[in-house]
Amino acid sequence: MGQTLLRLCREEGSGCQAVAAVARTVVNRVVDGVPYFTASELARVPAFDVAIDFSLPDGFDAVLALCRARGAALVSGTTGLNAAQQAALDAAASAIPVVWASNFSLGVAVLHALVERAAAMLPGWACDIVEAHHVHKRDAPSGTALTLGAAAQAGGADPRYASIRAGDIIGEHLVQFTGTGERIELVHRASNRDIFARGALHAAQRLHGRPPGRYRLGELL
Ligand SMILES: NC(=O)C1=CN([C@@H]2O[C@H](COP(=O)(O)OP(=O)(O)OC[C@H]3O[C@@H](n4cnc5c(N)ncnc54)[C@H](OP(=O)(O)O)[C@@H]3O)[C@@H](O)[C@H]2O)C=CC1
Ligand SMILES: O=C(O)C1=N[C@H](C(=O)O)C[C@H](O)C1
Repeated sequence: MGQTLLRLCREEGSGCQAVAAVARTVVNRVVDGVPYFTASELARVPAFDVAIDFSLPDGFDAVLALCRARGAALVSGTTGLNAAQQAALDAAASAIPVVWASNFSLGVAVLHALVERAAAMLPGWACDIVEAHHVHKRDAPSGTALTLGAAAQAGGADPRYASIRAGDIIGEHLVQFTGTGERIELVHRASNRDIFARGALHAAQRLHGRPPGRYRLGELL
């Protein structure tokens, strides 16, 4: 995701300028004019308006602390965060603008609304969420499956989860409602990671300059 974000930032008319990149391991200090830093070097990161975080739960805390220290906004798409990390996001929102979303695609934002509505209209039906991702994905169920599950719960359903890790699948989420003699399937398939990065860049532009607070992606799209 980091490489995708940097490529999209370089596109003419992106409206964003990457001033630094952060990774666990830094081989080349500067790539395409962007300086790279490790988590232990964050104090040297130049001034920035918004940090966009797609890392792993063990990389998240340092980025959040950096944003608080600099008074900068944070857009995070890192999944698998624990309850303490979500609480830290809430606490940071008193000082800086933040948005966290399990999925930055427009289609999944719409799917959340459809799932809640379907769940509310289908009391007593079984709800199953099946997600499929590439073999490198560490967390399961995916962050998106869990937030779709929360939407189903908000509609009164009691979702069950199944995860598939295979090949280079970008990300697929099926929400299935099963009654007696009939079944509804709501499905989103991502075929390109650019959708997530474009959504995050868009959210960053909309978040910049806002007062401190925890924003929902729907408020920024
Ligand atoms: N919300 C959304 O729309 C989406 C969310 N995601 C989520 O984004 C996250 C990243 O996904 P993906 O890009 O596929 O994962 P990758 O493993 O390919 O990339 C993770 C990046 O984070 C860096 N990183 C990891 N740990 C640390 C650390 N402790 N300190 C500093 N840097 C660190 C890695 O550095 P290095 O390269 O040196 O290891 C790497 O650059 C996952 O949580 C995934 O679920 C993914 C796609 C869409
Ligand atoms: O790790 C991924 O790749 C993805 N992670 C997010 C998630 O956990 O839901 C979003 C997307 O499905 C891709």
